[in-house]
Amino acid sequence: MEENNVITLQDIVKTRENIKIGPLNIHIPQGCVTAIVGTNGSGKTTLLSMCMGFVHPEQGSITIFQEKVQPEYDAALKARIGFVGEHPNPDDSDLTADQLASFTAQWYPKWDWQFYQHYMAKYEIPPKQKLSKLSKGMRRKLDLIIAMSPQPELLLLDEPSSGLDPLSWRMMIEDMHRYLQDGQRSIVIATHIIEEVKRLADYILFMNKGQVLQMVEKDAMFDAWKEFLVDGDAADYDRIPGLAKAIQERYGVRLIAKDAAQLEAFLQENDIPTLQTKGLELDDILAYLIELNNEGRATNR
Ligand SMILES: Nc1ncnc2c1ncn2[C@@H]1O[C@H](COP(=O)(O)OP(=O)(O)OP(=O)(O)O)[C@@H](O)[C@H]1O
Repeated sequence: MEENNVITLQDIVKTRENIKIGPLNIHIPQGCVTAIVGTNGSGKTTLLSMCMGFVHPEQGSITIFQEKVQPEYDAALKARIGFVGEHPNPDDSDLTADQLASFTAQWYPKWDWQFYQHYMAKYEIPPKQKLSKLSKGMRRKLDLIIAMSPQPELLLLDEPSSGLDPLSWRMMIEDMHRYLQDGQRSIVIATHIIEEVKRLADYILFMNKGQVLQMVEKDAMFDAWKEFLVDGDAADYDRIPGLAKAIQERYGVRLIAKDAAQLEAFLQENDIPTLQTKGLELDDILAYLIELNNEGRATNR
């Protein structure tokens, strides 16, 4: 339903030099974490930049909190959104962390200094050091703290953990969960890190070459995509229900299911014993989705 979506993209098209992104029709639910997962150049950053109004689509509309994103700067809308871009803004490098925070705070009526100071201490970021002197990981952490300090209702994060050490990364995941405890807050996160998707995401938006492959609920997706090892020839299984791909191996056939329940029911009905069953990893699922898409075979989820 429209009112339960924090972001809606309708027929969005953006033409880049080497790729047409869209038409994108996407509904991002409120109160959830949506991970955007896709190959390099699939349009993740462009999508987030269009939501922020930094990049203007040629066609279509974007609605955030039921308000249309306009080409003109909208301070009231921006005050409700925290953003971490793919790269830090180089114009800030002469500022200290505290100066950047003071500057940013002007735009956000709900800026919380206690929150800022608490997290600066927790992540051990020197507040008086020039940003150019911060390590890549420290700068990333600072950008996250600055994005969260205004207590925004929506966080748009473009690969926020790039450069973070494993310990800081764990803390970041915990802090994101804390941020979400409010219940109405939403996060949209572009990421290449499988573990991040597993630990954080409720929904996954798969993208490839400027197109949406699928938007899916994470748990349902991991339930649906499974691998079954059976005896016989791959050709015998080519058209069975729920199948994404049958792969011939020396020791049998690996059936990659995009709808495991359907495929399993078929195997049972036909008395085909399963030698082994296992779940699929996110990167495998993305690869099979791309393959199905290239073959023009629609997925049923
Ligand atoms: N400023 C720009 N001008 C022209 N083309 C651009 C610009 N930024 C991105 N593109 C192109 O738009 C397409 C999508 O790029 P985008 O950065 O949105 O992808 P991405 O999914 O975020 O990639 P990555 O995973 O590598 O960060 C690519 O083909 C890219 O070359």
